[in-house]
Amino acid sequence: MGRNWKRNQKNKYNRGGKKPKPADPSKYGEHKDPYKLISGGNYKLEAYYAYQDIHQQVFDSQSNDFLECRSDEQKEEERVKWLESMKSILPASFRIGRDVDVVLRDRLKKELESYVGKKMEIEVTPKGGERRNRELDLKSEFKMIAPAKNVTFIPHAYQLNLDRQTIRRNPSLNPFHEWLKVQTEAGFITRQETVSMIPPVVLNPERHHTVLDMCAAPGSKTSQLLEVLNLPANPNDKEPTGVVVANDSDNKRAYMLVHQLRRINSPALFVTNCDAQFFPLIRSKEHPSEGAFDRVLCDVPCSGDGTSRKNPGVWKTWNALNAFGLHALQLSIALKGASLTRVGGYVCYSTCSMNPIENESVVAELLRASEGSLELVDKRCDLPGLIARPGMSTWKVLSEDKSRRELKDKMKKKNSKMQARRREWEVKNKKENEVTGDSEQAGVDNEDMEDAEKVSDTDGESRVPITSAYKPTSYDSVELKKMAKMAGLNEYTSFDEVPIALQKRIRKSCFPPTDEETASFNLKHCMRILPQDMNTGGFFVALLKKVAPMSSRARKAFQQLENDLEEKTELPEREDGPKPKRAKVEQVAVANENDAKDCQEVSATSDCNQPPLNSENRSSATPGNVKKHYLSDKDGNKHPSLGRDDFIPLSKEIFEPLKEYYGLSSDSFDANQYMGRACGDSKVLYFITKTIRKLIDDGLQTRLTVVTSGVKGFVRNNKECDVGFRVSQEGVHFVAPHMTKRKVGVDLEDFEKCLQTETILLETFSDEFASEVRSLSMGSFVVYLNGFEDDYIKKFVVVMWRCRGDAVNCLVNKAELNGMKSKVRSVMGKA
Ligand SMILES: C[S@@+](CC[C@H](N)C(=O)[O-])C[C@H]1O[C@@H](n2cnc3c(N)ncnc32)[C@H](O)[C@@H]1O
Repeated sequence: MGRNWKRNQKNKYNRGGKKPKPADPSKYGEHKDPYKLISGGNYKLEAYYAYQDIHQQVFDSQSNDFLECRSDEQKEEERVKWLESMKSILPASFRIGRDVDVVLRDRLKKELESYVGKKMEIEVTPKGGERRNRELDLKSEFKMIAPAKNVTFIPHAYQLNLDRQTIRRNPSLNPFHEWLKVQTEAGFITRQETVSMIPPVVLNPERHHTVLDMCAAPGSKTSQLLEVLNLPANPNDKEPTGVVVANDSDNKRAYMLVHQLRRINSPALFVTNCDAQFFPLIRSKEHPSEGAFDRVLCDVPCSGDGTSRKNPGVWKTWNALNAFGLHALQLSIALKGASLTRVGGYVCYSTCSMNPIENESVVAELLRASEGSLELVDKRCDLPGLIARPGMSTWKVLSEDKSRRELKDKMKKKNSKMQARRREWEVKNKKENEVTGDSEQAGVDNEDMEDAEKVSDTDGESRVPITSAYKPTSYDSVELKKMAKMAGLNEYTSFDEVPIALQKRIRKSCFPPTDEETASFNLKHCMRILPQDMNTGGFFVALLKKVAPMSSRARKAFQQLENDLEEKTELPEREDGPKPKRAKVEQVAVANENDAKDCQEVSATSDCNQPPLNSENRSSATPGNVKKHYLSDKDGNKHPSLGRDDFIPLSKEIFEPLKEYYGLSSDSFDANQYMGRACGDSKVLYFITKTIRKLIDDGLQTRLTVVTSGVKGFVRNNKECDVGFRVSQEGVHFVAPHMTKRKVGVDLEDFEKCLQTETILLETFSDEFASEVRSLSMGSFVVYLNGFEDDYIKKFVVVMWRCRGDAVNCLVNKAELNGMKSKVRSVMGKA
């Protein structure tokens, strides 16, 4: 009762029951101003990176290469550039989908050009609200904004010179913001950080490939991969052939991913929910000891210190110990990713951290354990215009004076207020983000809390003033070490120096390679992107090719490491972002696949930190020896729909009436590509690619939780009709080519008339179309634009409903209708 009373009082005040105290401008000291999170810097972080020598190189635009700095002044200049960039707000970026029709894409590019293609002047009001600005006497300023830039190394990507919040709030940018929203909703545009677009481009999947995205949520990289796989390999192809398995251990984020990817409408999507390090081995036919995936992406959880430009909490919470906990988790995910890759395939490892403990040391250990089966690949020449520093071949292992517990307590205390503000902000922005589809680091982004006075632009006109105290007196390593020590950072030069009590955390693999290893590893092929180089976030990417099957010694080394890490992995701390966590697991025994309907919980052994199934017994599970784990979220809530229902084949009784009603061709229609969910009555018949069907038949579902797969082909009718299911708009492009009944081809005029949310009278259409529809019984039917019947990329097919009276309804949602109208205008050359 007490809690409710308090809540009511709080709500009362929120509703205006009590007038809030006016803000005291004198209290807006440097550290008290909630909008000045990034003005102060972080001595420890800066000392750490200066001692890691990240300011030693300078980009030389003439040779297009990085050169060693010649003097301390040059190093200091580099450091200041880095710091200024780290503290300025990140410019927004987006890309037009690879699977968007060429004509439409050109039109979108022209429209973009008209909005932000020229230098423009905008009025910028300081962030933080009118009241605060009045009290602090902060005035609006006029700013010159440079034109949007084409990102040369990412197909159809653009980097703006405006941050997201300015785009959202500045009245003069309203038309552009609206345009961005509509195109995003229609699925033509994805708003994503520039550097985050690199890993899928580097992986370069082909259309028929089997791809695994191990840590996929919220799905911006998955969408890039799917877009490539969505394209037909041959002009006559009626559907994609490959698969993207998108996995994430956090079920809420896995759902977010499903939501984000729905707009791509791809039957090649397979979403799973398990700890990536326990992902079951899917064996290749040629080399049964190796994995079968053509491409694997390990975009692992990390400290995110490269994201300070949109997540300024990093400045407050950063500590050197976090990286060690993350290193173990990252390494175990990377090891699993490498095992799952086929010989000749590629695995990409990426983080949004600049820390070598999370980056090069993980890659070095992978190379060490693989004994020549993996090789680093340099992709720079395939990415024109990319400015990426070489990977480090040596680094320092720096730990903290304070214990992890002490750091954690301090951090918690410092951040409780920030967390409260953040939650408030998240609730407020959730809806908007959903609409804009701005998925990158969703839930982590913190723009509203960023510095109130600055807006980013590439000309660097408005950087946050640097007020942090760290400034090396010289770049001599003794001096840098001394300053790092002053920040509480201790260096261990070898593993033997690490106290036994800390050896669980600071692993041997954290240390740099020997000279001999350095010569063979080629760590320079890794790509380090620092924020100042291209006005982006900080990022790390490494591409490895599996050049040969692993030797039995290497396999043993991998297994040993996996077991070792499983025991030792500590969950990392991250106060300002989603905490990577182990999934809670419940074991459910299922007699066999056919009995899945009667699935019955047998035990509920849920221990958050100790998954009961280890990598060994998970991967050895077979359809006859089914062990299934269900996940619940961190609060212990079970999600009844999440993964409880396996995908199962559909009975003849379901398909026979559909075949008859829609005239599904027995020559081309493959009922095996449709599946329902096991328990209860199937409300949806999902359409999947043949490759996914094979994964299911091979028993993958018995080894992990499947969140969803493919697209909805048919959905249960809730209106009166002769047949139980109507065609779903989500998958109509894959169903329509096989329909011989209830399908009408129309000209452009009639097609455009169909694109309405209201009921449409048949008399408004051409006589030909109206009479064809009048001959149909009540129920769903399909309308396609003549000439585009089989084109699943342009998607000029809509699901309609023949009503009881002389009318029809279009069963397409408003966002999709808008997209379709825009496409019609472009592709048909209409203004
Ligand atoms: C850097 S984010 C991935 C971003 C994503 N690739 C994208 O581009 O949208 C890391 C993700 O890893 C997930 N994660 C954390 N621990 C994991 C684990 N053990 N296995 C799989 N996913 C994990 C987190 O839930 C988070 O969604």
